[in-house]
Formats: sequence, structure tokens, C-alpha cells
Amino acid sequence: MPKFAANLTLLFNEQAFLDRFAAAADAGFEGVEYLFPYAWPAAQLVEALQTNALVQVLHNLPPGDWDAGERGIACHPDRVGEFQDGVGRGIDYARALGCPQLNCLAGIRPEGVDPERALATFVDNLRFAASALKAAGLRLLIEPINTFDIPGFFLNRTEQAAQIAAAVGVDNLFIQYDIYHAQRMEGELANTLSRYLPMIGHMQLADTPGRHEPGTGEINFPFLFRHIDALGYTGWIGCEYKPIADTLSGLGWRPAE
Ligand SMILES: O=C(O)C(=O)CO
Repeated sequence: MPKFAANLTLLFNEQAFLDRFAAAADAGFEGVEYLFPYAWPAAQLVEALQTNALVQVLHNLPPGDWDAGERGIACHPDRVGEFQDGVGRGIDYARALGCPQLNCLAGIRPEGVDPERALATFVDNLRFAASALKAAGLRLLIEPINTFDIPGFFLNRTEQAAQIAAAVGVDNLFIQYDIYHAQRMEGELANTLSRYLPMIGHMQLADTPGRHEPGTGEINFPFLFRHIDALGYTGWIGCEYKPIADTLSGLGWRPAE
């Protein structure tokens, strides 16, 4: 049986970030994930986890300048030193938070960098990161992301991720399979899960269209959860969706009194 984690980047975002831990616990979650811990002292996050009896199941390595539109620098040949420094920072936080795995965002291939060079850079950076994480007892993840949400993102498909993981050739690199991204990019959810499950270290979910909660779009989650169960997946599934009520209220909708 998989375990569901609250993604605090997207859920409970009517509350200040540090208050979302209590909201997640009140909602019944036992695990949380979020994009980046780096804006907060690790001690504050540890307190939020411990106070609410939560475990941290995932966060990302530093992504470069997120506010400037960067979505990872792992495929950027001119940022290798910064990437390696980020690996150390990501490990420091993971150790403090008790987080067992880190996702490495591939990044958007820079203008003028050919795909082969971007791929070679990504593979080398993953090999460096996997070695450093292994020494810390951590797993490294790579996540295919759809090109509608992040045009130009370097990693988009499950088979591509599997080939990259094979090229890196380490035993602590796994795929972060986001059901939402996979549906938008390739479909074939059940068969892909069956084929790649041994390489999948973490899952995330949202429905599409809209990236809202299951049951609001085209994905048959009851079937998919039964399938994931039958495959024997016992890892975490991050609930990484925008509550549809938030979206509707932004459009002027009000719940019935
Ligand atoms: O955008 C996403 O789906 C992510 O999980 C980024 O880490």
C-alpha cells in the first residue's frame, strides 16, 4: 500500500508555509514534501516536522535562480561548480530533516547548448550527485516533467529517464514518476508503471487538465491506485496538486452556504 504525502508547495497555500505542516497533520498526512527547504533555517523545519509528527519524504536539490525562471541547472555545462555546491547544500538539509531522497531537476537546455552536450553534462552531474548522496545514505531522483508547464525542460519521458539512469550506472538513482506529467506527455500510465516500477523511487499525482485533485480530470485514479497496489509499490505518492476550490475561488466562485 503506498503512503500519501502532502506537497506543501501546492497544498494549504492559503496559509504561511510554516503553518502548512500543522494543516497537513490535521488533514491526516504523516509525510510531507515540498520543492525547496533553503529559504528557512533547517532547525525551523525540523521543529515543524517534529511538532506535527511528520516525516520529510522529499525535497529538490537547489534549482539555480528559480525566480528568474531557471528550473534546475543539471544540464547547464557552465554551471557545474554551482551544481556541485548545491548538492552539498541539499545533502546538509536532507540530513537535518531526515529526508531520504532528493530530486535533481534537469533544467531547461540553455540556448546554444546542443542536446548531446546538455545530456553529457546532466549524466556527469547525476553521477557526481549520486556518489555524494550515496555517501550520505540518500537516494537521488530524476523527474520527467511535461513541456506544457515547463517549455524546454530537458527531461520529459519515462523511457528517457530510464536511459539516463542506465548511462549514469549507479544503484541509488531512481525515477520520480509524476502521474500528472506522465499523462500529459505520454499516457500509458498503467503499462509504464508496470514496466518501470523497479526504477521508480517516488511518485506524485495530480489530475489533468488543471493539476487539481484526483477526480477532477481525465485520469482514472481508482483504477490506477488498484494497479499501483497490485504492483506492490509501498513508497510515497506526493499529492502535488492545486486544490480546485482555490482555483474556483480565484474565479469568484463561493462554496454553497
Ligand atoms: O513540478 C513538479 O512536478 C515537481 O515535482 C518539481 O520538483
